[in-house]
Amino acid sequence: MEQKKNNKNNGGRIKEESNTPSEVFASCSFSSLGLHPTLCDQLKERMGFDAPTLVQAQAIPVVLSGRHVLVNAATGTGKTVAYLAPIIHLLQKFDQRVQRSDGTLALVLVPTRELCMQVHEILQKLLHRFHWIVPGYIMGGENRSKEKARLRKGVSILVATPGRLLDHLKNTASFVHTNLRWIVFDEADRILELGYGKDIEDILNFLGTIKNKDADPEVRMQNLLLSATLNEKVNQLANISLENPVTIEEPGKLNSSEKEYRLPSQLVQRYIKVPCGSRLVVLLSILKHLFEREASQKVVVFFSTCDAVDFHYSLISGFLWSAMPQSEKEQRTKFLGCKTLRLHGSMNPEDRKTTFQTFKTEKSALLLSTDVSARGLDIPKVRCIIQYDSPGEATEYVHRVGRTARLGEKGDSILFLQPLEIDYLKDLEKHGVALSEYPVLKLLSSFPSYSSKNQANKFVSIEMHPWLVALQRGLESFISSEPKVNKLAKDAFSSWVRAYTAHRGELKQIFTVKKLHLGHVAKSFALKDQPSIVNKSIQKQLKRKRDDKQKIKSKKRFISKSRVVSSE
Ligand SMILES: Nc1ncnc2c1ncn2[C@@H]1O[C@H](COP(=O)(O)OP(=O)(O)OP(=O)(O)O)[C@@H](O)[C@H]1O
Repeated sequence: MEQKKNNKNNGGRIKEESNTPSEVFASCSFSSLGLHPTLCDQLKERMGFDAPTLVQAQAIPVVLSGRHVLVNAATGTGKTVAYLAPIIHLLQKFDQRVQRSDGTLALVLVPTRELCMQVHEILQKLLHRFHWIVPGYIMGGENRSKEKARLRKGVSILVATPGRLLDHLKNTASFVHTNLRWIVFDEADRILELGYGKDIEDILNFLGTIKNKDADPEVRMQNLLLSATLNEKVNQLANISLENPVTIEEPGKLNSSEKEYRLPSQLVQRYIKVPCGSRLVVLLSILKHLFEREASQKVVVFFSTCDAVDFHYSLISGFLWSAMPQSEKEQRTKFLGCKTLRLHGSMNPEDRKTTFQTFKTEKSALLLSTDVSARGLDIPKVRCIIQYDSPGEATEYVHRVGRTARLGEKGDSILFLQPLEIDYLKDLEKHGVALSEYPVLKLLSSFPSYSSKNQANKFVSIEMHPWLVALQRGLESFISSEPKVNKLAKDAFSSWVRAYTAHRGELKQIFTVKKLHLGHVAKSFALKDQPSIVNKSIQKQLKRKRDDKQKIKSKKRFISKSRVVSSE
């Protein structure tokens, strides 16, 4: 019922609970698309892919034809294989077998380290029986000299993050790229959003002309650009890097208002309206509910800053709780029993790698992350995405929720909004993304010791719910007794407020630091008192808020005084 309701809200279209295979997979085979039989065997035997996805069925023949391609399709629709498989096919077909001394023939540019490793892993599997085509990767944070050695030996298909690639283009003389034939921009919009625009320009300049219409078709460059979202910057990149491209979009799923934003149709999207001071306790309650309802599942929670990830990670790892508050003898246990992991850009590269691999292989786990996980990461069986801190741009929303409901599987997403941020829903609606409300009070009544009829009838708001009040008290006393976590809470508070001021454009009208009650923000970090704010610009904004209030007060005083005077 809930599902149907949500679907109705979803842009006015009624959708099925999950995609049927025919909405995800094409009715043809990989071999009918023209791929080499050995590659088709690899896809089936090593990867378990029986049939191509709709996007693969459209893209593979076009890539095989040598045309430049722009793919705009929803998250989790199999875009990676859509470009890797045909490139491998074309490489194995070279008259003269590819050799290491040929250097790099295909280059795949990706925005993050995690995506780099993920694409490389798929590449390794696909190349298993084409041992003469060598896969490799280079990315920020890795050992440069080891990378240099690998490039010197020769890497046929190279997966790279832009900054590190540019570094090697400038400094590694033995890096052969004169035979380059393919450049793939995977998650192109994210590459640009992360500020790699200039690097990309430099890379394209280093690698020579891209639009070489007159070149011999046998040696012509073929570039591919893939993204689940399109925007002005991506279009610009497409203009400079693609020549007369074929555009591939998922067929027949979305109306024109959703043209830019493509979401899996079976995804259940909800928002939860929570007053600022109750955010933390509601988050923990939802997590507890999710993992108790279904012990084996994976959930990702997105935060706006690294500090927030660290704080919530320490809190969840250390917080003990007794289910029966009345009984003092009751043994306290971990509030959340699930395995908890964290991932953000300030962690060292090795830890990031381990976390990513662990979360991939675990059957049940909770990942606390910044947007470093939002793009392109393919983690099997993620059931729910919680956006605890708002994503900002609608594009980011789309990518975050895209970590679930992949390839026709079920998935839920929950977006946290404070009452004063509720207009954000209108911003999402402009892009054809519509959410229904999460029944928070129903959820709270599922905590038995706090939902006796008498108690439940007494409270009127979320803030006063006995379960949440008790939980908040427990968290605050935990924080005040743990100096390390207390420090993390204070740091997280400050960086959260800083991040809140960083919203851009129209979103600044919705996420306004001036409207925040900082005491309530502190409460959402389980702090009893509000830490002082160091950042000058925030202080200025808050001072302005105080001044405005002061002005209003004195105006009122003046008016009431003059009324008294006039009535006298
Ligand atoms: N033909 C297929 N049959 C079965 N599974 C497939 C097929 N193609 C891809 N997959 C699987 O589907 C999942 C999503 O693929 P992939 O990561 O390439 O999607 P994507 O469109 O690039 O997503 P994103 O936009 O989030 O990067 C992966 O787990 C992949 O192994």
